[in-house]
Amino acid sequence: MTSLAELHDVARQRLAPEHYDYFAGGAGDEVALADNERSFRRLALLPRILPGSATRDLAVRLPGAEASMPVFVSPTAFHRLAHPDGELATARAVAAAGTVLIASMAATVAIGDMAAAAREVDPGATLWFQLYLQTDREVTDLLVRRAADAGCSALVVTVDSPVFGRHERDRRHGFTDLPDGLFAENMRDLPGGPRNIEMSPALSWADLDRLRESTSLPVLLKGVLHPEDAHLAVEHGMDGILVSNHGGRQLDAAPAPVDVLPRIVEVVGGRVPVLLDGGVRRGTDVAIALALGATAVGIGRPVLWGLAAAGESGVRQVLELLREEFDDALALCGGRRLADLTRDLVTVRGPEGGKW
Ligand SMILES: Cc1cc2nc3c(=O)[nH]c(=O)nc-3n(C[C@H](O)[C@H](O)[C@H](O)COP(=O)(O)O)c2cc1C
Ligand SMILES: CCCCCCC(=O)C(=O)O
Repeated sequence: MTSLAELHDVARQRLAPEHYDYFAGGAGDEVALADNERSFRRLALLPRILPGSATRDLAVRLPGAEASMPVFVSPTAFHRLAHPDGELATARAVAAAGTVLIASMAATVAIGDMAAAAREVDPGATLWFQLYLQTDREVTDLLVRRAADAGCSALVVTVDSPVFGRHERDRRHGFTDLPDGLFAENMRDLPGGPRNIEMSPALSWADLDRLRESTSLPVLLKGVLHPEDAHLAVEHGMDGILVSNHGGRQLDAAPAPVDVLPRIVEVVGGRVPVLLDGGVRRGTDVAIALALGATAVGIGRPVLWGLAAAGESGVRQVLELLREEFDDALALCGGRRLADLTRDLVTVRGPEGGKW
């Protein structure tokens, strides 16, 4: 495979149509979904020349993690729909790549088993746990304890889902539940049971404050798009912000994360790391996001395509392709280290070559 797009094609052929559409789809007319990739294509990199170094350093420090490159795996649900090994394969592949896996609360493998699989590959493997805060605080506390017991080094609270997005592809297929035998394993034995992950508009900053006080783990907020919310996140003691529109699966009128990134970076002012996901498909996308101030970027669907195409080896290919492409992009921009990717390198495509 020479690109993530090729792995996507293979996955499309392998997956049952209703499962492919669950992974690929977005909300409503899928405007946000399409814009996530298109927005990267609207931007260009203005390269510098003669870097004076034969090698490059891609490593990055993140909350509770040292990653080998500024690309991590964003949380996606139900990996056993893509491959029988599910999240076990993903965890092994991400550990081999030396980067961070954000395990979904809606995983089809329990967090403890994912962590064990990752640590067989690399005893120092880093997992973060993604959490939808539950209105039953006991359930949230139990989930946090399970994540901590599994050795997760940060919590990522998803805040863009007060209600579940309107996924019209799923409605057309009548895809409303997991097939028999598959469960959201992190919810097993919890009140409400494995099929019951709650999304609630009743949650507020006070619930986040309570979580903040209840754990010593770093807490990051996922799904921030408004600069004022980024400001509030820092004020409420968050350890990082993940700029995301949930891969275009929640508010279809939401902007592409890369379009709002510069303003959020400005408001945060370096106090905590700003991460981004949505539409990252090439090493040049990684370089653009970093030049606009992101500390690292996440990928969602490409990992599912790698998993469906070739299990653990497919996910490894996805991560290694992005590593190679990003390393090339950094070299071609005249950079030696991540800090060489500065905002002046990003222009808007077109004859005017406008600066951001
Ligand atoms: C099939 C699928 C399932 C997802 N499940 C979750 C989830 O359980 N929790 C979460 O916070 N985000 C979830 N997301 C959103 C991703 O974490 C991420 O924001 C998005 O996929 C990034 O966009 P990309 O797919 O273009 O890389 C999911 C996305 C997809 C495509
Ligand atoms: C009720 C199950 C919720 C699973 C959440 C998965 C998700 O976030 C998605 O975008 O799909």
